Amino acid sequence: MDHFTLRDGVLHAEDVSLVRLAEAVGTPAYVYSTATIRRHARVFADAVAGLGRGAPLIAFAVKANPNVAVLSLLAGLGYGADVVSGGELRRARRAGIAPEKIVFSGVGKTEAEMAFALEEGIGQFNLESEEEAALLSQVASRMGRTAPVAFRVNPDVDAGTHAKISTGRSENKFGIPYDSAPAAYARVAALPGLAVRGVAVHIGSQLTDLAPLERAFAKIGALVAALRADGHAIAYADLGGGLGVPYDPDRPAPPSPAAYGAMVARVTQGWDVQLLFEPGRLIVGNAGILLTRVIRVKPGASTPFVIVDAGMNDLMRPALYDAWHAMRAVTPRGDLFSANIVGPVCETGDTFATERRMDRVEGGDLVAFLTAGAYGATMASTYNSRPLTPEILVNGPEWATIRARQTIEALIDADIMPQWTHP
Ligand SMILES: Cc1ncc(COP(=O)(O)O)c(C=O)c1O
Ligand SMILES: N[C@@H](CCCC[NH3+])C(=O)O
Repeated sequence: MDHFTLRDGVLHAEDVSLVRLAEAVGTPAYVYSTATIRRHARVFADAVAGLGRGAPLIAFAVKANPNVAVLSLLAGLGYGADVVSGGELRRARRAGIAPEKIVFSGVGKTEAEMAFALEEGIGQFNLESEEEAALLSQVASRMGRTAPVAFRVNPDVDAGTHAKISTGRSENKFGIPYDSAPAAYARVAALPGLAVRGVAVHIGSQLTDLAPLERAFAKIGALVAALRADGHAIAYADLGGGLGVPYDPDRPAPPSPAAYGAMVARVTQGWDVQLLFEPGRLIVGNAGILLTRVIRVKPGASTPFVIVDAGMNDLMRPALYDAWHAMRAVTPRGDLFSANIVGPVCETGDTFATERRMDRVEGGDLVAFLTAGAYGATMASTYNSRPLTPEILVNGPEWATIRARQTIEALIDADIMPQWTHP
């Protein structure tokens, strides 16, 4: 969080005072640091530079932060995109990401999404079932196109992360079973309109240990060799994303990108493929905060409630995964207290932290939830008729609104009173 620092007693995003920003744009608001995004993108690129055949393709996992301004920033640094819907593909293209740098993942690609991605000429479809391969073959043949494909293989490795974001166990919906991969490749290679070019794997998110990744990659290495022996031209291996970021300063930090790069170098030695990576959280997680204001502090049975103007609809991670987000007062008063930090939404799950030792705050104070740049704004909803939160990008002394505050009028106007059609 080195671009979010206390200066003269006020938390700043780069050179911009968060007090001034809150006055200008109101709260709650997501605030991102350009410098942090750039730095993380470079650190990851440096960590994997030189690995594999040719330069690796780093396809940012758009789901982590799909704001077009953020994607444009990454496009300028040479990043591609990992998309999981036609909507994300449109965002990546709008941000100027070249189609050949786009990978399409996800278990539920529809026929329309496949046709759109083929029209755009994306670099790779990561197929997650033979059923999907059959449909893509039909769509591509009909359009007179050839779809470059890889199978996402499920290595049945426990990523050791939260069950709701683990993707590489056999019971998870993702990928094709490892043991049946050679037979699946053989069948798919015979289908028209598909060009088999690689393998893909992604075992989960917020991984704090490299060992499961290394086990998964080793299995993929063995599969690459087996597929080549079967005559497939495997030229690409997509190693997914998943490297965790530090949320809680009191917990051991996840492995560094450099340690991850060294592990990948070791395990992929001799594969002779171009490598693809799909980092999301690592690039943007610590580049964003959620700026919110304390509405009031309410006494509790034993612990006071700090009620802030951001709710679970703005930042879902604590309610969904019991995720831990550090919280800081924007203008710390210098002492601490213990509190439950909650939002205004009418659910007990609208709780950001319980029994949290935190900066003492009072009604009207500004606070920031840290590490909110990934899976924050993008997972927001309008539950309780709370308009979507604006997003602000800071760049040195400057800032820009990159998503305007939604008005309640716009939210209501999106509803349509029925105009019944008669049979
Ligand atoms: C296919 C795929 N690639 C990449 C990612 C990005 O993961 P992370 O943000 O943990 O790097 C995800 C999310 O878990 C994913 O499902
Ligand atoms: N949304 C999750 C991560 C899921 C990653 C997508 N496969 C989170 O906030 O941690």
